[in-house]
Amino acid sequence: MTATAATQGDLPVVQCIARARIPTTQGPDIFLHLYANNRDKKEHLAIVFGEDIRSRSLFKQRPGESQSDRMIRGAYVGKLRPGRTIADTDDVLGMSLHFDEKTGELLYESQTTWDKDNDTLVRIHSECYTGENAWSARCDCGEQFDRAGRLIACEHERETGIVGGNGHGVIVYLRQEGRGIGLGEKLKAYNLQDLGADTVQANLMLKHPVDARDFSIGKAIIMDLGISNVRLLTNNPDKIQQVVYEPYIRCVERVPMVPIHWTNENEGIKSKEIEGYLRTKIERMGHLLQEPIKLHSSTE
Ligand SMILES: Nc1nc2c(ncn2[C@@H]2O[C@H](COP(=O)(O)OP(=O)(O)OP(=O)(O)O)[C@@H](O)[C@H]2O)c(=O)[nH]1
Ligand SMILES: [Zn+2]
Repeated sequence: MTATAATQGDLPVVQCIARARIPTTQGPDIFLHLYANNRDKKEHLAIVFGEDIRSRSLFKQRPGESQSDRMIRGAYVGKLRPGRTIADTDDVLGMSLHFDEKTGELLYESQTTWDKDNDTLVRIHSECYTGENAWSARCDCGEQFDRAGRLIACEHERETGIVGGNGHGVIVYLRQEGRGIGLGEKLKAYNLQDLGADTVQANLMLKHPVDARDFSIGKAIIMDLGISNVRLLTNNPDKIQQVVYEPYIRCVERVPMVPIHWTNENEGIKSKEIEGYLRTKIERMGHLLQEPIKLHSSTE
């Protein structure tokens, strides 16, 4: 696995294996990047808004490869269209990429590549099968995932005035289900919560740490994408701490993710479980969410 510019000291080595354009139901195209790394066997992802945010490990020239190989793995500039034969030049859009002759690394040019010093809206999101695919009202992960996409795509969010990414940004999607304990153990944690434990106690009762996640792969992915000034979408102070990696990654702004139901009574997730979950994250995990936290609804 080739080292990337991101491998500084203790960071894992990440390699973008493939990138593909995904036309979305929400409007913008996104570019889905699949990563391998030298720490775990998981397929971590980056959901990239903006064709010009370029993975250095994907675009780096590889010995003996053809232009067609590059297009097939997604290392192309501009748009793919039938009959195109050269990955590094899109002659319809008049765009070309250039590379360091010795190392084959992509050379930064403002016409074709996102500037690493641009403040970039980023969410480091941990996989939550239940919240993202099973309509769960136990957590706000699914809502946060959707909202992060909307915020990155828009200029600013009307309801809150939050400045969006205006079509540029990244959701780093880490396969760290259950705050790193996996889906099976998280389901057991849910049963313990139905028996009265909170989300912190349940992990501890299952002999897991409160939070078993490690964001270093996320850091390496952010650096591989040539981003250094991050506007981080999170309420989690620990995540901010783990993402900052001076001088390579700076958190220039923490962008809050206030539950939608707190700002709009008729929208978002409303349940006794999520109130307990959010309260525990605030009171026991230090999450930066202000009031209002509603007390447990009267019906216990
Ligand atoms: N063990 C455990 N994990 C949970 C529970 N509810 C949600 N999760 C996991 O918690 C993680 C939530 O991750 P994120 O939403 O990315 O991050 P966060 O730490 O909540 O902080 P934010 O960035 O503010 O959202 C996911 O891995 C979920 O699967 C729970 O009750 N127990
Ligand atoms: Zn969740």
